[in-house]
Formats: sequence, structure tokens, C-alpha cells
Amino acid sequence: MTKPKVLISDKMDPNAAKIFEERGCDVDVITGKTPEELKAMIGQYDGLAIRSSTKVTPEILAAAPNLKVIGRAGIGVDNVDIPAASAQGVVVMNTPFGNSITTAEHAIALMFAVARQIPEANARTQNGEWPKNDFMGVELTGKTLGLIGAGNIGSIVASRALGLRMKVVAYDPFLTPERAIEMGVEKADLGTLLEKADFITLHTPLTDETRNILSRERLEQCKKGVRIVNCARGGLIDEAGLKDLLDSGHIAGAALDVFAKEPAKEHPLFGTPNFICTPHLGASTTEAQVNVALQVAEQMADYLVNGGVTNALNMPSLSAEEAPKLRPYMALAEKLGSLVSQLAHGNLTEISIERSGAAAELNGKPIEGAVLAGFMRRYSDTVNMVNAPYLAKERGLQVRSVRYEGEGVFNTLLRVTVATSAGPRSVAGTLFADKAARLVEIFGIGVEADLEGHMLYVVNEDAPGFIGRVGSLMGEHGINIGTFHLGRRETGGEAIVLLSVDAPIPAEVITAAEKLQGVKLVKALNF
Ligand SMILES: NC(=O)C1=CN([C@@H]2O[C@H](COP(=O)(O)OP(=O)(O)OC[C@H]3O[C@@H](n4cnc5c(N)ncnc54)[C@H](O)[C@@H]3O)[C@@H](O)[C@H]2O)C=CC1
Ligand SMILES: O=C(O)CCC(=O)C(=O)O
Repeated sequence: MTKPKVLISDKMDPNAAKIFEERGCDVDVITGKTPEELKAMIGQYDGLAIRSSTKVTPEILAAAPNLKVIGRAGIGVDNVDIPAASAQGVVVMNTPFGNSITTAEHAIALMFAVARQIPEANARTQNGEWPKNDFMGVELTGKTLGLIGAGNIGSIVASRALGLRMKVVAYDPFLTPERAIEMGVEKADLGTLLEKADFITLHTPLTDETRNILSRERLEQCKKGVRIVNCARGGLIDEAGLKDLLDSGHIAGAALDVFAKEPAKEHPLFGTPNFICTPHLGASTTEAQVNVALQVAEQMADYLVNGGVTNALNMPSLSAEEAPKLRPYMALAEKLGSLVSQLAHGNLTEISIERSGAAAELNGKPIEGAVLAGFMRRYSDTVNMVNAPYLAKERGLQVRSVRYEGEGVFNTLLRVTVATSAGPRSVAGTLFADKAARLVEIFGIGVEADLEGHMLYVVNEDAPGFIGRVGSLMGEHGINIGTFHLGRRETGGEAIVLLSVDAPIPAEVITAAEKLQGVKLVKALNF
């Protein structure tokens, strides 16, 4: 098997490259490339490991037909076009915890720095000025911190701030009252937070909802003398408004680690009194960089080598322990999805995936993804578990997942049903010895067959001599039959024949089969 090939395109702890190699991947570390240079080289890679410098745009993705996974050694993934990656079937992963303590500490450090104007005092002292009378700071003790975003980083900042004897007021629409009590913070709406806070720190992702969350109007609503720290993302604060309100003295100080446009080599805020900044250093500690580099390499290699999925933003997680158990189910699920889409006709508006027996105990999301991948293959060659749910949604296909806990005839069963204009159509399969995928039912008719390679599916009237006629037809056309399976609704009723053959079935054989006595439907199937 050829080794998966990974490109590390941003500066990353060297442990990442080591892990990729140890886990069986080939790895190139090529940093600092322009988008054009990256576009020219990305086509050969299965994995792309990045921090924040590489921007993964639709153009880069279009030049990456082999790409299977993008790993962000960090938290924010606003430098990756996730919808475009998903549409192309590329998994996007991040490392949601590896740098949170470090980033929270940077926010606290900037809060102190802005409270005591440390950078300016340092610069002027080293300049030989000894400007002791020019600096008068404020204490943090007893002050109110307004926290915008109370997730991982926000809650660490809150705990550190409480340790500094600050009061913490938090605004986060997803913060439950119970969690607020557990964190020791007061849950508030944004308006209340702005009225109360002496310091504000931001800890939300940059989304359509959070963009400009501290707009000029909201900055004006802040308590006079507020100090603001942003270690999350540029774009959360109106930078022009911030400059004007710092100049007017309404805002007493601001510290930014992040800017709307990075790298920020020139900026109207530079040189503003009581404004300090760092060049997106929130995650830059030895500890955090080792954490995120190791984690991203482990996660990406696990996906590329074993199919394990951790911390993906566009796909359900699948642990390394679950992956081997789920793999045969996913193969069965994909085949059932493919079978039902090859057999069902008309306007397919709904697909339902039932798991019963042992299958009901498993993580249903990957199985659902595999059914959809099999089902959507009829519409796209490049479909996989990642993009299948998106393609299904795009086509207006409703997806239902159902699990039955009780024991049935089979100790494990997957059933896939599609709603068609002629009513529901379902196929079902099981696993033999926990491994081998077997079809056990087509459209209510019991049958037992492998779903492999090229197959002929015939619906006919159950009558003597039919098997011989099908066998002779195949022989006359030089087609070797591998396996032959039969099923019927009742004696003399509707019956099916499923046979596997060694090569694709030519169109003239299908036409000839349709003319056989008693035949209602003939289809060539491919798996
Ligand atoms: N400066 C740096 O180097 C770093 C910056 N970051 C940034 O910090 C952000 C936060 O990271 P985590 O705390 O780990 O993320 P998280 O996902 O744990 O927390 C984000 C919180 O924001 C809240 N939120 C979402 N929309 C909101 C809204 N409209 N108003 C208020 N709250 C809202 C969410 O409910 C969630 O609790 C990341 O998205 C990333 O952009 C992260 C690491 C390093
Ligand atoms: O990789 C970095 O230095 C930036 C980290 C960051 O912004 C993040 O993890 O969201």
C-alpha cells in the first residue's frame, strides 16, 4: 500500500513531522509558500497540516484532488473554507484544547499589561527616561470582567480572573444558568455586560453572528474607562470605532492580539495612546505548540491510516477503537445505499436508515454517512462519507435514522428504505461472523447474497424452468456466473434472481434477459 502523503505548510513543532513518519505517512515540511505556489504543489498530498498562515480557499481545494484531510494545529478554522472542503469530501479537523490555557494566559497577561501600561513604561525606561510620574495604573482586584464567549478559553480566563478577585459577568447565548453557577460567573445579556464591565475580554469564534460584536455603537455603550482585550479574532471589534473612542478617552485602554487583516504591518491604531498589541501570539508557547502539533499529527495520521476521526468539524467522530468495529458495517451500509439507489426509481425524497440488534448499539452517524455515500454515488463519483450528507441536503433528501433495540431474526441488521412515488422500497443486510456483508432482503423478498462486483438482478414470475433459461442465456453470451441467488415472495408469486458475474454485463444481454418468459424487470448492478 502506498503511504499517505502529508504537507505541513505552516511553522509547526518538529514533533508533528516525526509523528507522521512514525505513523506510516510520508511528510514534507514546506512553509511560507504563496497561494499560487501552494496551488501548484497541493495536488500530490493526501493531508495538509496548517496553523493560521495558510489560507485554504476553494481555489486551493480545487487544485487538491487527492486531499482527504486538513488538520489545523489550533482552534480557529476561519482560514479554511469548510463548506468547500465538505463539498469536496475533505475532513477538516482542529485541536480544540491544546492551546486554550496558553491563550487564556495571554488574555490575562494583556489585561495586566493594559492596566499598568507595561509596554510603554518598559520602552521609555529602556530609552533612559525614567518616566515614573507618567504612569498611573488600575488594580484588577474588585473590578468587573465582562467575558464575551464562555467556552473553553473564556472559562479558563474566568477562573483565573476569579483567582485575581475580580467579578466576572459573562455573555454567551449558549451558556446555561447551571454552567454559569458552576463557573462562578454572572450570566448577562450583552447590554448589561457593557454597562457593568471595567475590563472586557473576547473569546468567541469569528462567525457571521459575532463579526463586529463590539461595533462602534456597542463600544459607545461601554462604561467610560473600560479596557478591552481581544485574543480571539480580528473582526470581532470595529477597529476604527476603537481608535476614535481611545482617542476620546471613553475607552481607557485596549490590547489586541488579533486584527481584522493579518499580518497587520501598518494600522491606524498603531501609536494610539494606551493601545498595545501582539502579533497573534495567543497560542505561542512551547507547551501549546507541542500539544497542538502532536495532536494534529496523531489525528490526521489516524484518519489517513486507520480511518479514525477525532475533532472533525464536518464529520462525526469515530474513535480508533470504534473504527475497526464499524468498518464492516460501513462497507455493508455503503452497499445497501448503493443497491437501493440502483433499484429505486422516481423522485426519491426520503431515506431512512434502521439499525437493529448489535447495529443499534453502534455510533449511527458514520453508518448514516456510509449509506448516504453509497446512495449518492449515482449522482457523483467523488462522493464520500464527508460530502454525502451535504450532497443529500443539497438535493432535498430527508434523512431519518432509527434504532430498534429488540432482537430480530438476525442478531444485527441494517435496513435502508427510500420513499419513492410508488411507495417505500427497502433493502436489508446483516454481517456474518461480524465481518462479511450479506444482503438478506430486497423490497420485502428474502434473499441471501454477497453484493460484489458485477451483478444481474431479475424480477420474474416464480415458475419451473426459469433458472435454466437464465443460466443458458448467460452461457450463450460467454458470461461466467460466480454465484446464483434466489428469493420469492410466495410459491408461484413474484421472485428475484441475483447473480454475480465476472465482467460487466453488456446491454444486449439485458435486452435478451428482458425477453425471457416470465421476466418483469432486469437490471445490471455494480458494486
Ligand atoms: N489568539 C490566538 O492565538 C487564539 C485565538 N483563539 C480564538 O479563540 C476562540 C475561542 O476559543 P475556544 O474558547 O476554545 O472556543 P469554544 O468553542 O470553546 O468557545 C467559544 C464560545 O463562544 C460562544 N459564542 C458563539 N457565538 C457567540 C455569540 N454570538 N456571542 C457570545 N458568545 C458566543 C460559544 O457559545 C462558545 O461558548 C477561537 O474560536 C479562536 O478564534 C483560539 C486559540 C488561540
Ligand atoms: O497557530 C497560531 O499561532 C494561532 C492559534 C489560533 O489562532 C487558534 O488556535 O485559533
